[in-house]
Amino acid sequence: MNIIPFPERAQWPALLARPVLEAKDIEGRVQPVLEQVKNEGDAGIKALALKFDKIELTELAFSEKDMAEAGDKLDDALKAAIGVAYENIYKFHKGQLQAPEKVETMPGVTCWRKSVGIEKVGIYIPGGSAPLFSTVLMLGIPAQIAGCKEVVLCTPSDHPAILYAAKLVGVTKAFRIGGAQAIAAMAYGTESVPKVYKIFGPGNQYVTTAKMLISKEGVAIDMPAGPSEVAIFADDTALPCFVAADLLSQAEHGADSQVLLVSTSKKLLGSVNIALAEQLEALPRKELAAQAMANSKAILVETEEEAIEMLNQYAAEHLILSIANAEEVTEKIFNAGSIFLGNYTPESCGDYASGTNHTLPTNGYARAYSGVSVDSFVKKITVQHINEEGIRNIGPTVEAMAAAESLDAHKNAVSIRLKNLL
Ligand SMILES: NC(=O)c1ccc[n+]([C@@H]2O[C@H](COP(=O)([O-])OP(=O)(O)OC[C@H]3O[C@@H](n4cnc5c(N)ncnc54)[C@H](O)[C@@H]3O)[C@@H](O)[C@H]2O)c1
Ligand SMILES: N[C@H](CO)Cc1c[nH]c[nH+]1
Ligand SMILES: [Zn+2]
Repeated sequence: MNIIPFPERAQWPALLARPVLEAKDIEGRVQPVLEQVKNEGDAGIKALALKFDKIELTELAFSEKDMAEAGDKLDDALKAAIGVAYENIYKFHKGQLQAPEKVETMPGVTCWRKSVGIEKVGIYIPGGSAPLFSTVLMLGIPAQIAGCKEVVLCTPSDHPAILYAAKLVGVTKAFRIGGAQAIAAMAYGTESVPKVYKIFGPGNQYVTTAKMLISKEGVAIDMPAGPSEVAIFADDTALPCFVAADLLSQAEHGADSQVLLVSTSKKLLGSVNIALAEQLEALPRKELAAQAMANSKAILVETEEEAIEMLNQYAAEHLILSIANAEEVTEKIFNAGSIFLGNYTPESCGDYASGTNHTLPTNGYARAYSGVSVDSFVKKITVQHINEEGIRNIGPTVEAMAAAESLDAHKNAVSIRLKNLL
């Protein structure tokens, strides 16, 4: 990694910039894909699968039989691992479902919010360069807990673990469709793919841009969850080989992934570089990881405060704090998708099985967005009930405000009740 010593603050924005394609350029490539699916439906999807995925699809949907038999193609050890991950993710997400709390704002006036699962949701499971069946658990489990009635899955991969996990989380329909065309299919609906109300899931820059574009057309999305990234803040208590392994774990996702290492220790940065060279050589995906590493930076800073300021400015999808006072520093982090503390918390555990969700905002969106949770799959509907005592108490307030806004019909809706109290 290129070590950058003590950069001036003015250099930070350029240093921390992600290696993303120009928005205009990628939108120009994705918009025609969306239009083709909108205009041509299933036939358009098949043509795009041939063009981008080099596959000739006769059927878009996976059959009941495909889903039912997927488990037979997996070994027992993998099924057991998926079972453990399922339990942990379910446990962590179950606690997020809040029971409604009734609040009496004044005597006789009661308000509350009820959570309702979004009826029809679409989940995108990446499968271009690796079949991310773990993402099925990350999206399907909160959908299951939220009580979503229809869960449509699209993925470019036909890996049996994706179908096995889909059955486990109760996916209602699954399709072999990838890329921007999958997002368009779920947004507009086609002869075979049902139209949904909200689309979830990570993906490459085409998938993420498609989600952003369809969100302007009235279909909700979870968030921009594009190419993976990790930032690590490490001091001399960190083990260089652990730090290198964590950096490579996200670099191997793709050439457009980015990893960042920040430290106050020059010695640590040098040792991580040695470990990186050794570990990279042994990776089957070393070409992809090496391309991502070429975009990545190791930054030497003067103080812990400076490191924290830089990390908050970067707003990483994943932030690893491999430092002696990790918990204390966590309190000072206000921009990150998910934080991992200490030497024995590799980010991979969050990717697969510790319980937290791995669908997280990238490209600096962690400044304003949270990762996926049960909340993402529910709407909150407010409910209120006012009794006779309540209308007596609140009525004059509403009458006064409505009169001042010159909205007499609003005022009358209260006055007529006050005059007719039993
Ligand atoms: N942020 C998160 O929460 C998170 C989680 C998991 C994965 N990810 C990211 O998801 C991404 C997965 O990417 P992937 O590519 O492996 O799979 P993908 O499923 O996202 O994309 C593959 C699809 O892209 C389309 N495509 C490929 N080249 C194209 C082109 N030139 N023009 C138009 N469409 C094209 C194809 O149709 C293909 O099916 C990675 O970048 C990974 O880092 C992010
Ligand atoms: N690191 C990815 C989120 O950025 C999630 C993932 C799935 N499988 C492996 N990793
Ligand atoms: Zn990962």
